[in-house]
Amino acid sequence: MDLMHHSSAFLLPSIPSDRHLPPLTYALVVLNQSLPRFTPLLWMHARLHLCADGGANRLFDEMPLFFPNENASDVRRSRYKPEAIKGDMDSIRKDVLDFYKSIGTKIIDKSHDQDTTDLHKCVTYIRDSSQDLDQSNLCILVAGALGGRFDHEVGNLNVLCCFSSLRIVLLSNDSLIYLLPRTHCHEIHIETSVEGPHCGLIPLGMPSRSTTTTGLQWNLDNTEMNFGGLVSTSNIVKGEKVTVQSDSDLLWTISIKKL
Ligand SMILES: Nc1ncnc2c1ncn2[C@@H]1O[C@H](COP(=O)(O)OP(=O)(O)OP(=O)(O)O)[C@@H](O)[C@H]1O
Ligand SMILES: Cc1ncc(C[n+]2csc(CCO)c2C)c(N)n1
Repeated sequence: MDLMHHSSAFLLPSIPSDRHLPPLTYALVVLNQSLPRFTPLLWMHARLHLCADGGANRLFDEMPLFFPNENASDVRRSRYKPEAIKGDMDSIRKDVLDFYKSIGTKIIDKSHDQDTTDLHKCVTYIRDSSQDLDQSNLCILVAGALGGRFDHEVGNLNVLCCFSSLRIVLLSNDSLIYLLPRTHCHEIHIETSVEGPHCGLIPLGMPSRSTTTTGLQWNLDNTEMNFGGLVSTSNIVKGEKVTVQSDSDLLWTISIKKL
C-alpha cells in the first residue's frame, strides 16, 4: 500500500522543502466565520484564493484588522484580492460584492443550487481549475471551518468525505482536521512548534474494524473504533512522527498551539 505524507508546514512562515517529496500547491477557501489569526500566512502560501459566499464579508471586514497601521482599502485592493467568490450569494453584503466586482474578482453565483454547501461549491471550483496539476499535490486549506454552528461544521466534514481523494484541511484558531483515506498508509510529520500535543483519530460514517498507529501516547493495535464504543479522542502525540493504517477512512485532528 502506498505511503501518504502529511505536514502542517503551511502554519510556518516558510515551508521547508523536502528533497524526497514533491512540493504541494496550496489553495485557500475563506468561510463565513471569524478569520483565524494565521490567515495572512495561509494566504501567502496559497496560489489560489476563494471566498465562500459570506466569507467575502470576513475578508473585507477582518483582513485590515491584522494590519492596523496600514490603509484598509490598500490592504483589501492590493494584498488580499480573492480570485473568485462562489456560493449561493445569500450572505455576502451588497457593498462587499460591489467592491470585489469592481477590482476584478470573479463572481460565481450558484443560487440555483440549494443542495450543496458554499464550501462544496468552492472545492468543486478549485478541483476543476487545477486539472493541469497532479491533484495529489494540491492541498486546499479552509479557514474558519470549525467552531461555530454545528450543522455547518458537519457540512464541512462531509466535504472531506465527498472529496476523499483531495487533500483538504479544515482549520480554526484551535485545531485542524483532515481525512486519512483507507487507500494509503499515513505518515504525519508533527510541526511541534505550532501544533499538538492533543490529537484524535475518528471514524466517520461507519465503524472502522482495524486501525494501527505509532507515535501516540495511546496507540491502536489492530483496534476497532466506532461511535457507541471506542473513538480516539484526547490522545497525545509523543514525537515528530505519527503513523496510521486503517481499513476505513479516518479523521485526523490535532490542536494548534496558541502564540
Ligand atoms: N458558524 C459556522 N461554522 C462553520 N462553518 C461555517 C459557519 N458559518 C459559515 N460556515 C461556512 O462558510 C460557508 C459560507 O457561509 P455562509 O454564511 O455564506 O453560508 P450560508 O449557506 O449562507 O449559510 P446559512 O445556512 O446560514 O444560510 C458555509 O458553506 C460553511 O462552509
Ligand atoms: C435534505 C436537505 N437538507 C437541507 C438542505 C438545505 N441546504 C443544504 S446545502 C444548502 C445551501 C447552503 O448554501 C441548503 C439550503 C437540502 N437542500 N436538502
